Amino acid sequence: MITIDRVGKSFAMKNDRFVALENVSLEVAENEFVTIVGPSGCGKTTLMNILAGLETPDAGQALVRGARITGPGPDRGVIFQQYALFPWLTVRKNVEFGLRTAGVPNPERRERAQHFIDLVGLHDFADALPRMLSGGMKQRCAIARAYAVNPSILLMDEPFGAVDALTRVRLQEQLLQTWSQEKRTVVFITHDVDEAVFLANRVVVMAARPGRIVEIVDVDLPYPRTEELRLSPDFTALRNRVWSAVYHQEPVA
Ligand SMILES: Nc1ncnc2c1ncn2[C@@H]1O[C@H](COP(=O)(O)OP(=O)(O)OP(=O)(O)O)[C@@H](O)[C@H]1O
Repeated sequence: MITIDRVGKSFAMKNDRFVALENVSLEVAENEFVTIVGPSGCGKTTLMNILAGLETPDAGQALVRGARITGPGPDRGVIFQQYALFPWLTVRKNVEFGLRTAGVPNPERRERAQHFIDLVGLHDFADALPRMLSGGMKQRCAIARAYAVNPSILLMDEPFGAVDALTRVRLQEQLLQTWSQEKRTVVFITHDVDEAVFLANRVVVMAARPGRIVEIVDVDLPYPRTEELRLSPDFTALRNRVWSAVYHQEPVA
């Protein structure tokens, strides 16, 4: 589905070049949920921007279903940490926005928006403005909006980074519930090791300088992922493995 093939990306610095990504290769299968975790500056966002078509790699290539990514496209929905909702539009209008741009006629637009508003549990707030919503609700609205245009891929960059710990756990559960009902291929970036393991089929661990993949951990735990599972020894073992891959990286001189 997604192929990242020996991708490299560097940025010009004063007298030098900074290697943000070096020789990164990864295959993501259809409807797979992959999380990417790693320390600050390891190139997670750069990789996401390449998949979103906002940056071009200067080595290798990134492909979706065999076609090289050359720019943003309706096959990929992007959800960032900042809520990126239009503050003057209601939840419903925000969710309908992409459908309107795509020329979806009104009755269908309304129906599709309502479906995803219900799916993320915002039915009672469909006509509220973003300022009336909590951070978690705003992010659920952003997820509904990304889903509404029916992309086959969701690219999520630290989407729950700005909410409190308890809301974050609820959002994780809710996202998995949405994903189990409407399967998509998901690439999800996070700093949070627990979050990475809880959500994923596979956790990709990256390291910095140069930005690269150091380990890929299969999360062989059943869905639905529950609170009980989060407290289980199997979960703890995987979490510890990912934690040491992230935090015990050899420092680079
Ligand atoms: N447009 C740019 N110009 C110059 N350097 C850049 C640019 N974009 C990213 N970088 C550098 O590339 C490195 C990787 O950045 P990136 O944002 O991809 O890392 P990250 O893993 O997402 O970090 P964080 O977790 O802190 O968001 C950083 O050191 C950053 O300073």
